[in-house]
Amino acid sequence: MREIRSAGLAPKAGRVHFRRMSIDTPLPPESRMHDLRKRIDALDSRLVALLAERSRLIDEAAAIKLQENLPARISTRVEEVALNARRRAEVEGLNPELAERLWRLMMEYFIAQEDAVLSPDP
Ligand SMILES: O=C(O)C(=O)C[C@]1(C(=O)O)C=C[C@H](O)C=C1
Repeated sequence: MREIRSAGLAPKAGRVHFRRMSIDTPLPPESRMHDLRKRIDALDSRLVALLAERSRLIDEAAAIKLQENLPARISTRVEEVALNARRRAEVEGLNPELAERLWRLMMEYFIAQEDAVLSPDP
C-alpha cells in the first residue's frame, strides 16, 4: 500500500501531524522518530543475538536427539513451549496471541534445523 495523506495542522498546538504516510516517506529531520528508531534497531539487534543463541542450543538438542534416538518434533514439548510463551507474554504486557504465533513459527524453523541433522537428505 502506498497511501499518502498530506500533513495536517493539528487544531490545538498548531503542530504538524503526519498521519498515514507511506513507508518510504522520509521523516522530518527534527522528528523524535529518529531516536526512537535507533532504540528499536538496538533492541532488534539484541533479539537477533538471542535467537542466534537459541539456534546454537537447537544444534546441541539435535546432537543429543541423534545419540538418544529422539525425533525432532516432540508435540507435547511444542505445546508446552507455546504455552510458556503465552504466559510470559501476559506477565510482560505483550499480546499473548503474537507471542504464541511467533514461537510456533520459530519452532517450525528449529524443528527443520534439527531434522536436517536427524534425517539428512540422501
Ligand atoms: O525441546 C525440544 O525437544 C527441542 O528440540 C526444542 C524445541 C524448541 O524449538 O523449543 C524444538 C523442537 C520441538 O520438538 C520442541 C521444542
